[in-house]
Amino acid sequence: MYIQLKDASFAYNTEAIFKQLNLRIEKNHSYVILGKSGIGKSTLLSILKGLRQLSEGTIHYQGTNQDKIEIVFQDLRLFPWQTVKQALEMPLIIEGVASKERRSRITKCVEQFNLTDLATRYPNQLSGGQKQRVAMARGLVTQPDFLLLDEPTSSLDQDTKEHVQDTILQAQRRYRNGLVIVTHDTEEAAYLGETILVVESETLTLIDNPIFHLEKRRDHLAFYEFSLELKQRLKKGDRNEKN
Ligand SMILES: Nc1ncnc2c1ncn2[C@@H]1O[C@H](COP(=O)(O)OP(=O)(O)OP(=O)(O)O)[C@@H](O)[C@H]1O
Repeated sequence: MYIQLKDASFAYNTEAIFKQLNLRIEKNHSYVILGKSGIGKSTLLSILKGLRQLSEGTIHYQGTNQDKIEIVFQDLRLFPWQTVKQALEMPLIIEGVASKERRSRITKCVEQFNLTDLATRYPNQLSGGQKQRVAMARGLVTQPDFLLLDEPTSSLDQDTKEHVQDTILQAQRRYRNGLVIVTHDTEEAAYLGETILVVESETLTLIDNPIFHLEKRRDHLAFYEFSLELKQRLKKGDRNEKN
């Protein structure tokens, strides 16, 4: 099961964002799209979900389709009038899931995302990290094949950020969905991505993460060395562009 881009190009009017991309996103694997601000990371995420049309090339969904791909936008899009439980129930109602099955999936999902005590709260009664967990739980409650997350931790402090990152990986292991995360944070990329897609002007380079399978990798020097390597790579890209 995969999403495949072949010779894919995309432009906003005359501004080329990607040219001739070839990329396959597999299920049960995590990818991070890493790059500096404004380079086209969110655009690539919306292309994968099929929200933006390519100017050239093709996108192919093998064994899946657009409805089985969930995207969590940076602004989360939680409705102020919905409690946590109602937010999780809405996509299930839209999908036509029967009420008994809805209750069982919501109960499991709130437990997994540690939201049980918050189930009757509204968004304005939640912290930033809690809102992020609700948005991810709402994304996963329909059991999609692929979950796409746009900058899931950018507004969080370090401790909350690490907690949300751990929740993301635990959920991915449990649901075995394909995961694509956009970030400009190299430590987040090193922590969350089995494969890192570095976006530079109009191109993409794939890097296999050598430390992804290291247990408790935040305690290892190799993790910080790899993050630094990614950071230097982004800086080098900057210099090349300016020359
Ligand atoms: N709807 C649009 N119409 C025209 N240009 C757009 C549109 N959306 C984004 N852009 C431009 O396309 C480029 C890529 O935007 P995109 O949001 O994909 O970047 P990004 O890497 O996700 O940035 P950030 O990290 O700041 O969110 C930017 O120059 C942006 O101004």
